[in-house]
Amino acid sequence: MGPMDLNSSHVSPVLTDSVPVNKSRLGIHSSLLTYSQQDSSSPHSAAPAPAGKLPRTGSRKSAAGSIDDVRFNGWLDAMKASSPPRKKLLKGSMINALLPSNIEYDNEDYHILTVDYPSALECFEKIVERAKNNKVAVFLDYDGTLSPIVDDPDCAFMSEPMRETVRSVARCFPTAIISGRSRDQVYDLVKLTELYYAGSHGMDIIGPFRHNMSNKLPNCVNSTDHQGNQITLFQPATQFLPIIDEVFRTLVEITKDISGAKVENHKFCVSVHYRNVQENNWTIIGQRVHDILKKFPGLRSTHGRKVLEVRPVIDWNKGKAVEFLMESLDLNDNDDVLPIYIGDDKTDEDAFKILRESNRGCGILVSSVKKESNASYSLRDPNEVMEFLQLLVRWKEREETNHFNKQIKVKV
Ligand SMILES: O=P(O)(O)OC[C@H]1O[C@H](O[C@H]2O[C@H](CO)[C@@H](O)[C@H](O)[C@H]2O)[C@H](O)[C@@H](O)[C@@H]1O
Repeated sequence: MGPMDLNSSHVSPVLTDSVPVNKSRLGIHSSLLTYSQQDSSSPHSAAPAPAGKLPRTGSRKSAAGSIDDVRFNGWLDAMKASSPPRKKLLKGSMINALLPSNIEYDNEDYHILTVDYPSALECFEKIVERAKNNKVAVFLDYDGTLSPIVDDPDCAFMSEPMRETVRSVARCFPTAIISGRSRDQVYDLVKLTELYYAGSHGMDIIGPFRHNMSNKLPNCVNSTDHQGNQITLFQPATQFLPIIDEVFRTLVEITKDISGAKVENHKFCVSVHYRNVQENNWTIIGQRVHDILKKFPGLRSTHGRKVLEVRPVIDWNKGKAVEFLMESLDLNDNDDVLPIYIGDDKTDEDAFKILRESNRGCGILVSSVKKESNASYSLRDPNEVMEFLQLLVRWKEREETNHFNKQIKVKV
């Protein structure tokens, strides 16, 4: 895999937003649409209610007469369940060197998780046994996987040892990071040219050049990056850019009176953070996002770790991004290759599911507490992710040395 310079300020600017407009609705190939697109051209902004009160737009009954309140339709429960409770993160006695400010884990909770999702460290040999001819492809989530979860999303830095580990992994195996952040932002945090990046939950991918990809998928263009490497750019939601911009501005406006709320524009999706919002205001933030989305029928919301993610309603997710990258890496028809996906979030479940359903590959959930997952194994935290990745590198080196020694013996 040739090194690539993926920061779009270095990649030809033509690449970023130049995907040809397809004639289907919203320019999205109809095979990617999962819903009946309504007119989303004139969204109105909802007047924010003062913090502490529900906005008027958040009526409890919708026109259809169903309860339309985040407290009753499951949003609030999902918002509450979206990250381990803070007190749990703070108890125990083991200080994890990689994590900031003495964040510690409860061993008993992790032990319960390993009943269903055994430790990938303990099962390492079993996992790599499935990689014939030592072929592996590595897919990594960023937040909570390569960097610890911190209060300020702008400070979710990766440690230097982790960066060096990911660099070594990318030198041994095709490696990609698939993040909910924008591609540029995750590149700026990772700063490695040896791997591939998919931002906006896989809706913005730069993969290796493969000449027939644009025939297989619309919204896929072949080009060259700043360093002259041929690449494939895939952005299946380009036509949503104006709506995403509009919803971003609206969300900033309607959350500005909620202390601690933070809205991030990730180009093809928007994150509304409530980690630093007082819990008694979560209903308000959830209700406002919920109400706004009624005015943007082309968008939907998913829950991440103390974050609501607003994104286009297209049939594309991190799982599809894994399939796309496997295809562009020319690994899809190669049963020898073991794809390994490591992630901590609900959005990573789409990738775990793809691997589970295809009966191929290995999903590893990063969690210190019990969760339902489509993954097969678990790692407790980014520290263990680093340990696992280092084992992979050492295994590859060992296997190559063995192979080399065998060849020498045969020649002698
Ligand atoms: O797919 P990912 O790479 O895991 O990105 C998912 C979201 O990650 C970031 O938010 C999360 O991490 C923050 C920093 O640790 C934390 O403060 C926040 O509560 C988490 O939800 C990122 O800021 C989001 O935009 C991503 O969607």
